[in-house]
Amino acid sequence: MGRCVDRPGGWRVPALIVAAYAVLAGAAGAALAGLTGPTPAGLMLEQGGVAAVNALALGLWLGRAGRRGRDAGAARAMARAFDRLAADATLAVHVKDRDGRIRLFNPAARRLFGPGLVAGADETALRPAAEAAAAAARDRAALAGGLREDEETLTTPAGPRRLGVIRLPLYDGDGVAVGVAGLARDLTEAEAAATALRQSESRLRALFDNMLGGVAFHQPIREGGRVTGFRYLATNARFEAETGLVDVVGRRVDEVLPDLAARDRRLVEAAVRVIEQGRPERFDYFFHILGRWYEVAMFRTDDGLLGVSFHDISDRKSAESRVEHLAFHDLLTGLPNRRLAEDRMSQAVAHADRAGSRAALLVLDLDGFKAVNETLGHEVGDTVIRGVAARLRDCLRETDTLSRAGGDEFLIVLTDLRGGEAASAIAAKILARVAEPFEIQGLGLVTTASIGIAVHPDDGEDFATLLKKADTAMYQAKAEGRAGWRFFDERMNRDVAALLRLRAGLRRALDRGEFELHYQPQLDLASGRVIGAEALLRWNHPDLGRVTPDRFIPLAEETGQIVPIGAWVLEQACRRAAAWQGEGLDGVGVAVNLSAVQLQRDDFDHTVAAALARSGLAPDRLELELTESVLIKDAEPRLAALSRLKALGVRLAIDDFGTGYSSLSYLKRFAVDRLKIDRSFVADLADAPDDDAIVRAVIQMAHSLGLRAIAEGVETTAVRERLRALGCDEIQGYLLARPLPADAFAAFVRDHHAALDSAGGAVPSLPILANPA
Ligand SMILES: Nc1nc2c(ncn2[C@@H]2O[C@@H]3COP(=O)(O)O[C@H]4[C@@H](O)[C@H](n5cnc6c(=O)[nH]c(N)nc65)O[C@@H]4COP(=O)(O)O[C@H]3[C@H]2O)c(=O)[nH]1
Repeated sequence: MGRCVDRPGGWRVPALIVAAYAVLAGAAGAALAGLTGPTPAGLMLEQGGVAAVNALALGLWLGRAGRRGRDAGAARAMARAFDRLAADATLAVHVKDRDGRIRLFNPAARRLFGPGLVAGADETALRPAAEAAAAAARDRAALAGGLREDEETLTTPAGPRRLGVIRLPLYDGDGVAVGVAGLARDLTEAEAAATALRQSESRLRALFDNMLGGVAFHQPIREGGRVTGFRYLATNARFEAETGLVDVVGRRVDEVLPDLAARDRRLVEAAVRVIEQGRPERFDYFFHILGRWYEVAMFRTDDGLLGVSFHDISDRKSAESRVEHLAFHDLLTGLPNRRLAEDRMSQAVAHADRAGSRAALLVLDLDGFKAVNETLGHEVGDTVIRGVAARLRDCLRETDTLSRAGGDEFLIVLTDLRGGEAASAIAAKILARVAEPFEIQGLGLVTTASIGIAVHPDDGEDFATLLKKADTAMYQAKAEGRAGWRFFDERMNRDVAALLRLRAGLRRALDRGEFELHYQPQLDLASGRVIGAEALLRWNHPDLGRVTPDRFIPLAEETGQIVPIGAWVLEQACRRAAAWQGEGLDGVGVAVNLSAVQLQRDDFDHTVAAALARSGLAPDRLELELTESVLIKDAEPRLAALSRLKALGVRLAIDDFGTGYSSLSYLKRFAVDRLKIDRSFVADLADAPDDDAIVRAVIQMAHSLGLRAIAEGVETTAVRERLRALGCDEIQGYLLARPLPADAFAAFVRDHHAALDSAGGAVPSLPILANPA
C-alpha cells in the first residue's frame, strides 16, 4: 500500500485519499480532520468532491487490504480502483463510527437517505425502527466480521426502495475496527426493470405460443459467405396446425421440404433477401407444396435469425375470388355480367379498329317473360333463363361474349365481323334457337325474344352509346310485334323516345285521372235491341292528347301496370252498368277486356267479386273478354282461374276469335258464353268469299257448342245483312255507333230503343254514327 497518513483519533486513510481531499475539497480537508476529532463535525462534500468521497470509501476498504498486504501491488490496485470509483457519482457512501453514528456521507447518500442523514445521527433517523435495528445489526456484523454485502429495504416517505449495500469495516492503525463505511446502490429501478423484462419476456413467450398464426425462427446456413439454406430453430404451437409439419426444430428446411426450391422458389428467394438486406417483407403467397394460401411476414432479428410469421388465408382467398367472380358474373347463369360485357365490348372495339373490322352489341330481351314468372313461378322462370343462356352460348363463337344484364335481358358482344349483316345472321340464328319449345315441369313452353343491334363503328365508339342504341332497336323490335331483330336507326330512336315518354306517363295516369271508359253498343240482330256494351279504355294524355289503347295496353302489360289499370276499368264498368239498370237500360250488360297478365294474378277473382259487390251489378251482366292466346298458353293454370271466375256467375267471351288456334275442347272446358268474330274477317265480309266461309264456320261452331256469336267491326249494312243471313246473333261496329262516353252511350240506347218501340219492333235502318272514338 502507498503511504498512509495517521490521523488523530487513530483513523488511518491512504495518503492518496487525503491528497484527493486536499485538492478537491480544500476546506473540506480541514473538516476531514474533524472526522477524527472528539466531537466529529461530519463532512459532506459538495459537487466536485463526490468522486473523492466514493474514492475514500473504497480507499478505506482497500486500506484494509493495504494493511494486510502493504505492498506495491495493492497500491496499484487501489489506484485503479480509485480511478474507477472517481467516475461513479451514483454510489451513496456514508461512514459510521463504532457506535453507528454517521460521520461522513456524500450527496448521493443524502439523496438516498433523505434529510435525516446528518452527522451524528444514527440509523433510526433514516428509517423505521425495525429496519434501523436490522441495518445496525448488519453494521455490527461488518465491524466484527469484515466486508459484507446485503440487499435490504429502505422505507422512505415516497415508498420502499431496494438497496444493495456493501459494508466495509474501517480499522485504526492497530487493526481495530473503528467504524463502517457503507456503499449503497439503489436497486429499485434496476429491479423493477428486471422484473418488467422478465414479465415482458413471459408475455412475449405466451404470445408466441398462443398466436393465431404460425411463427418460426430459422438459423441461416452459410456457405462461402452466402446464405444457402435455413434450419428451424424454434416454432410456436400454431406452426404445426398451419403447416401440418411436425418435429421440425433442429432440421434443415430443405430436408423437411425437399421440393421447396423447385416449387416455391419465390419464397426461398424472399427469405435469402430478407437475411441479406435486413428489410422485412410481407406478402400473400400460394404455398405450392402445401397447396394453400398464406399471408407471410418475414423479418431479420437483431441476432441475424430469419423470423417468419404466417397464417392460412386460403378461405379468405377463395371468398375473395368468389366475390371477384360475383362482381363480374351473374349468379343465376354464371355468365359475365354487364360490367364484364362493357369491358369485353371495349376490347372488341379496339380490336375492330386495329383489324379494320366491325363489332356489334346485341341486346336480347325475352318476350312476355314477366308472364312466365308470374304464372309459373320464379323457379320455372329461372330454369327458362338458364336454358336460354345455354342456347345462346351454343349460337356464339368462343371470341364472342354472352352476358346476362339482369332479368330477362342478355347482352351479346360480337367481335371481328366483316359487315353489320353478319350480326343479323347471328340474330336470326339466335331467335330460331330460343323459340324452340322448352320442356319444363311437363309443360311445353315457348318463349321468343326481341333483339336490338348496334354496330361499331357505324353507331358509336363506346359501350354506353352502343348500348343505348341497341336498347332502342330492341324496343323497336318489341313494338313491331316481338320475336324479331332490328338494327338501330335514328328514326327508331325517336319512336323509342316517344315510347319511353308514354311509359313514364302511364305510371302516373291512373293517379291523375287521365283514363276514361267509352262504351260501344252491342246489338241483338233478332230483336234490334242493344243488349250490351263493350267498355273500351281511353287515355287522355296531357301533352299527346288521346292515346289509343293499342299503343298503351301492351306497354301497361309489359310493366305490370295493367293490373291496377284493369282493376279500375272493372270497377268503373260495373258501376256504370249497375247505374244503367235504373236508368231505363235494363238488361244492358257490359263486356270488359281482360289481359293475360291480369288473369295470372291469383287474386283476380277477388278483384272481380269486389267490383261486383261494390257496384251491386248482377254477375251475369258482366262479361269478361279474353283473347284466344290467353287460353292456349299455359292452359291448365288458366283453367283454374277461369273456373273461379265462372263460379262467380260472370260470363266469358273469346275476343278476336279466328285469329288464334283455340281448341274446341278448351272452349267447352272454359265454359265460354260467346265467341266474338274478329273484325278482320268481318270488315270485307260482303266481298271476300274466304272470309264468308270462315265467319260461317265460326257461327256454326258457336251454335253447335251452344254459344252465341257476335261480329265486331260491322261498318256497313251489307255486312250486317250478310251476318244476319249467316245466322250471327249479335253485332258491334261503327255502323251502329263508335265507342261513346258513358252519358252519350246511355242517351244513344234510350233513343235507339225509343225509335225501335215507335217503329213497332221493326229494325230501324241504322245510321253510321260519327262519334269521336
Ligand atoms: N275499324 C273498326 N274498328 C272498330 C269498329 N268498331 C269497334 N272498333 C274498334 O275495335 C276495337 C275493339 O276492341 P278489341 O278488339 O277488344 O280491342 C281492344 C282491346 O283489345 C284493347 N283494349 C281496349 N280497352 C281495354 C281495356 O280496358 N283492357 C284491356 N285489357 N284491353 C283493352 O284495345 C283494343 C283496341 O281498342 P280500341 O282502339 O278502342 O278499338 C276497339 C274499337 O274502337 C269498326 O266498325 N271498325
